[in-house]
Amino acid sequence: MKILHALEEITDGEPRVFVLGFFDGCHLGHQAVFKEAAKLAEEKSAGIGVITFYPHPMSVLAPDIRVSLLQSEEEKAESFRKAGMDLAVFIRPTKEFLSETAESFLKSLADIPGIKGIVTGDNFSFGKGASGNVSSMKSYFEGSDVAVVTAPLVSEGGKVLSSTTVRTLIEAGKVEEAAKLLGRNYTMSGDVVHGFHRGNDLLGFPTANLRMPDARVLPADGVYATKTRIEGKCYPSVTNIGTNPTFGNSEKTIETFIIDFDEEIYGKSFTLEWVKYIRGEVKFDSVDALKAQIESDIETAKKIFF
Ligand SMILES: Cc1cc2nc3c(=O)[nH]c(=O)nc-3n(C[C@H](O)[C@H](O)[C@H](O)COP(=O)(O)O)c2cc1C
Ligand SMILES: Nc1ncnc2c1ncn2[C@@H]1O[C@H](COP(=O)(O)OP(=O)(O)OP(=O)(O)O)[C@@H](O)[C@H]1O
Repeated sequence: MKILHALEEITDGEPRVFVLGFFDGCHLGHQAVFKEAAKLAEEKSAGIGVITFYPHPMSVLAPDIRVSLLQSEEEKAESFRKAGMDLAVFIRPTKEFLSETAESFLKSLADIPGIKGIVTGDNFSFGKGASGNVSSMKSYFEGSDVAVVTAPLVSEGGKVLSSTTVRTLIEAGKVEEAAKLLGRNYTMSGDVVHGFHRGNDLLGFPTANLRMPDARVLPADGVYATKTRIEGKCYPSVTNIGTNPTFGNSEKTIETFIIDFDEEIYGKSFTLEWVKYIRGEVKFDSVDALKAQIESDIETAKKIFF
């Protein structure tokens, strides 16, 4: 899949239909848009491309607001690749770009060499003040050979599924419910970094500390059954996210005990899948009490996996 950063960089003239949106998380609603695009692409004998942004436009419009996301740019690109796309345009939003009128954005789309269609969800809006919508887009392209198709909105429990809903569930520790809406477990990737070395030396449970990812949605503090993917293999594991109140750390960490695993992995990169919340983080009176609880957490995780 080719990656570009501005609409003007699309010059190959390949016939393509484009999906439009931010697509944070590539949840089931977004996947419905991808499926609709695959159908239209087949009818038009065209490829599929995506026009999206990175970073989130809100971080440009209101730099003081911290925007936490469900996927890094690389993870999102991987989801697009899996959906069969051959081009992803990650526009780098600027204040000027975001203040463009809806009409001017439509003109930029019409000017893309080879464009055969546009697919969005029914609730897609665009342009300054989000003044453009699906019906203004349909009117603009009427009579041209660019088809505008919308995917019906996917709902869950009577509510339209959105990235915002998934973020809220994860922040509340409800990673299982989030997984149902994402169609996969919530994941995070990064390197194994050094912690305080208490895990192995003091507790007898070595933990792989994940480098704290930048601008990502974090599950609520607590202990979770997780899966750890490292060098092509997947292991059951148990993860603590929080400040280790027993030791009074000042910074939040994400540390994982991988079950039945004994390898040196400092500096290696791994992917964590958040499967199920087990319990909240507790301040224990003694190291022995914490050790006993970690043993019990491992047994709970084993019951979930085996
Ligand atoms: C499964 C699991 C559960 C944990 N639960 C708690 C907890 O409830 N309270 C706490 O203070 N620390 C908890 N910890 C974190 C330990 O305090 C931590 O592993 C230890 O301080 C080692 O940290 P280090 O990797 O920085 O050396 C837990 C760790 C694991 C692996
Ligand atoms: N539930 C859904 N069903 C079908 N299409 C959707 C759904 N949610 C979003 N889309 C479409 O997917 C594209 C990306 O939308 P967007 O990134 O705004 O998603 P969102 O989940 O609504 O995010 P947020 O919660 O941040 O507003 C748009 O074309 C949008 O219309």
